[in-house]
Amino acid sequence: MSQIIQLKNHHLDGMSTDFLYHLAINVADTKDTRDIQSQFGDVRFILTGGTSIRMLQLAKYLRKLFGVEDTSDPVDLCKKGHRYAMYKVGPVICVSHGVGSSTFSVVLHELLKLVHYAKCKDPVFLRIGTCGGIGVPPGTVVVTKNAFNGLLRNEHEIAILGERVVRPAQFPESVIKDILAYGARDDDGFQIISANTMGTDCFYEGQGRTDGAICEYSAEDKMKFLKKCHDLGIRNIEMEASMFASVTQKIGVKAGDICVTLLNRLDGDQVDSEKKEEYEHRPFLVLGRYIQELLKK
Ligand SMILES: O=P(O)(O)O[C@H]1O[C@H](CO)[C@@H](O)[C@H]1O
Ligand SMILES: O=c1cc[nH]c(=O)[nH]1
Repeated sequence: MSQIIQLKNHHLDGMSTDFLYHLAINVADTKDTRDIQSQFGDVRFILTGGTSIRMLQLAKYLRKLFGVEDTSDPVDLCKKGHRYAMYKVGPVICVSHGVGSSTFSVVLHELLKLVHYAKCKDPVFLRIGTCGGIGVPPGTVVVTKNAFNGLLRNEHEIAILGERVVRPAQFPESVIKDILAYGARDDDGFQIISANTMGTDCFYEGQGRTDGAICEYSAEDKMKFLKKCHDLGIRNIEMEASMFASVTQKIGVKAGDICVTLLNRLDGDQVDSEKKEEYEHRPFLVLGRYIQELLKK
């Protein structure tokens, strides 16, 4: 049976209107959301990623894949909010989330409320990102199993009302299995693996880089840290996985994190942007196939 997501906030029951501020979407009547349903009720996949240009390219890619004959540029539905970009292609929305958990969590709360008000059936939230690899060749696509935070714990930690709140951070196995089964192809010319991911709050010191503005550890300390990550089954480092896994797990909505490695961190810290565009396109192929397969069901 199809499920509409249930939010975990009883205070919302007492609100007659709800302005999704950063998305610039107004829910004028929370008890009668027919207008929101007519705009977003068909959404099955919420695709997110750091940059607005990647999300625009993804929307254009999906248009082609779905055979949509529209040559105009996709419209940014959140333009008025001046924060995030959102493009809709049939049952898919592509939404940018910025760098790191703090900007992503803001838009994630609002997207969860949006699909709730729109009564979307069985929505799947996916992040299509870039990352640093650990011991895998650049250009590898990693589908996250367990999400670790920067303290090397498989959990997400957040300060709420001045207290430290810790929540689990795992992605559903069924989503990982389907992404690998439908999305991977032997002849793509790149590797796709499922592994643990570390989501840090800092790109530089948090990821053990020695090329930030501050660094108080040695190159040996850094390598020791990366090897420790590797021993925990962590094969990639990005900045959202633990928050994303924990929020979606708490709500009980399906989610997955699919990232392409831009470099192997065992070989260095600097990101060489030469192949970035080619690499960024790889998760599009994987996701496109996964979505097409699920839409057949
Ligand atoms: O490419 P995106 O999706 O932004 O993801 C990665 O890139 C950013 C850092 O450069 C972080 O947000 C990290 O998670
Ligand atoms: O090393 C990297 C590359 C991309 N994004 C990250 O967070 N880290």
